[in-house]
Amino acid sequence: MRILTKEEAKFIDQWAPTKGHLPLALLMENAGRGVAEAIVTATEEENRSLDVVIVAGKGNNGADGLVAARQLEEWGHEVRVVIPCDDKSGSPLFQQQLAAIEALEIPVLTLADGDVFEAADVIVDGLLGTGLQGELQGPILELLDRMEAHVDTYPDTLLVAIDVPSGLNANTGAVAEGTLGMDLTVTFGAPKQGMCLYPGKSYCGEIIVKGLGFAWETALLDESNEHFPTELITAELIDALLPEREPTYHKGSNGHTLIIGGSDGMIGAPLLAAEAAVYAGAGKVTTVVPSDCLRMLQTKIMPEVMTGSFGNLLHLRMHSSEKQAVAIGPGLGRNEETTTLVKNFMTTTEVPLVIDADALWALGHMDIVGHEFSKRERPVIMTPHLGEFARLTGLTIDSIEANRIEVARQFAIKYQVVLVLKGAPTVVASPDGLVAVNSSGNEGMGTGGMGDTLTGIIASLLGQGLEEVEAAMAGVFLHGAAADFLYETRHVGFMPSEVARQVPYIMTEVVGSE
Ligand SMILES: NC(=O)C1=CN([C@@H]2O[C@H](COP(=O)(O)OP(=O)(O)OC[C@H]3O[C@@H](n4cnc5c(N)ncnc54)[C@H](OP(=O)(O)O)[C@@H]3O)[C@@H](O)[C@H]2O)[C@@H](O)CC1
Ligand SMILES: [K+]
Repeated sequence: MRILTKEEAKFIDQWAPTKGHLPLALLMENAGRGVAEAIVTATEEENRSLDVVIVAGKGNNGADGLVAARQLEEWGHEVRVVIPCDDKSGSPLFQQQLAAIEALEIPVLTLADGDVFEAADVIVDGLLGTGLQGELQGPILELLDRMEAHVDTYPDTLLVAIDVPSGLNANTGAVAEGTLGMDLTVTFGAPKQGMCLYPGKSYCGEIIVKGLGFAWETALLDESNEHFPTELITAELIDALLPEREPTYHKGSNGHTLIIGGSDGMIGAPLLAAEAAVYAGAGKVTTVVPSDCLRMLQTKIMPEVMTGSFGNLLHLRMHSSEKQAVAIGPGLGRNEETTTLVKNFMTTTEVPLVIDADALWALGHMDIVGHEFSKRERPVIMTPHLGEFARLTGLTIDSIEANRIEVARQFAIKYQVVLVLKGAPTVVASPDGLVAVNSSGNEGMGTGGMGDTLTGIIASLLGQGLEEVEAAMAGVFLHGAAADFLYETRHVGFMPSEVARQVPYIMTEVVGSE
C-alpha cells in the first residue's frame, strides 16, 4: 500500500485543479464526507443522534472539518463548530466553508464561549493537517489542552482526527508538545508517512483511509513529480511476492542457501540463521564456520542443515559456488584475520548476497567499499541495525532515527544496494529509490539472535528465487508477523528460534501462500 509525504499530498492537491480538471473543493467534499461516514460507522451500534463538536483550524484541514459538520447535520446529528479565535480569516476554502456553516445556522463557538465540549459524544480534531509548521502554540494549543481535559473526565468521548492528529509531523512521525492520542484518524487517499513511524504511529488510533474521488496515483505519475515512492509492507503485498510452488518441485528447485558465520562463543548466531532458512522453505541449507568451531556446531544444529568449515578465501569461494543465496556475518567475530578474509570475499563475489552483523563491521565505512557493490549485476542486501548503520555512514543514531526513510533511500541509491534498516519500524530501501516500511513486529523482538533469524529468512527467500528487494520485504514482514503471533499470548520472553518456527504458519495462514 502506497503511503504519502506531505509534499506528495500537496502535489496531488495542486495537480487536481490544474491538470486534472478537478476543483479542490470537490476533493474536500469527498474528504469531509469520508470523515462524517467514518464517525457514523464507528458509532453505528449506538444508533442515535450524536452530539458532535468539530474543532476547525483556519487551513484546509479545518475546512474538511466544516464539510463534515455540514454533512453530519444533514444526517440528523447535533453539530457545533469550534474555531480557535473570533478572527474568521483563513484559507479561501476555509472561508467559503465557514460561510456555508453560518448560512446553515450551525453554531460557531470560540474558546471564549466556556465549556464548548459539554455533552459531546464525538470531538473531531480538524485543527492542523499536513500544513503543520514547528511547535503548537497559542489558541490551538489551548484548544487541544481543553480537549484533553474533557476526555480525561469523559473517557467515552470519541476523538477523531482529520487526516493526521494535529501536531503530528506527516513526514517524520515526530509529535509536537500538546499532540493528543486519537481513537480514530480518518486520512485521505493513503496513510501519511508519519503515521507509520514512531512516535506518531501510537497517536493515530485506528486509521481509516477515505478516497478523494479520483485515482490520485495518476497524479503522481505526472512527469513533473520528482518524489520517490514509499510503501507500507502488508500481508497482501507479501502474498503477491512469495514464490508459487509447483507440485513437481523438489529440494533442488527451492534453492540452496549458504550461511557463513560463527566464532568461538558465537556459534548460536549462524545456527539460528540456518534453522530460520529451513523454516522459511529453503530446499537445502548449509552452514560453514571457522574450522575450530565446526565440532560445536555439529553437536547443536538441526539435522536438516548441512555443515562445513572455512579457513581461507578459496574455501569461501568453493562453498558459495552453486548456491542460490549466501548470507554472511552472523557471529563471525571481529578478529583482524576474519575481517580481512570476509571483506575480500564480499567485494569480489557475484553470488546473491546478504550481509549482516560482523560482516557489516568488516566493511568499515561504506565510502571505502561502496563502489565495489555498485558495480555488481545484482545488488547485495545489507541488514544493519541503527548502530551498525551509524558506523557504516558516519551519521549519528539520532539523525538516522529522525529521518530514517530518507536516510535509507539515499544510501540505497548512492551505493546501489538493498538496505534493510532494522528498527521500529524496519524499512527496506532499494537502489531505484523505493522505500517500503514494515507494518509487522513488536517490542518483544528486542532480544539477541532476532537479527540472525531475519537474515536466515531473507537468504532463504532469496535462494527460492525472489529478487533482492522482494526477499527483503517478504523477510521482514514474515519475521515481524511471526513475532506478532507470539505476542498475542506473551509480550516478552519469546525466542528468535520460536519466531522462526512460526514462519511456515504465517506463510500458510496469514499470507495465504503455500
Ligand atoms: N492533499 C490533498 O489532496 C487534500 C488535502 N486536504 C486537507 O488539506 C489539509 C492541508 O491543508 P493546508 O495545506 O491548508 O494546511 P493545514 O494542515 O490546514 O494547516 C495550515 C494552517 O495551520 C496553521 N499552522 C501551521 N502550523 C501551525 C502551528 N504550529 N501552530 C498553529 N497553527 C499552525 C497555519 O497558519 P498560518 O501559518 O497560515 O498562520 C494554517 O492556518 C490536509 O491535511 C487535508 O486535511 C483535503 O481537503 C482533501 C485534499
Ligand atoms: K487534524
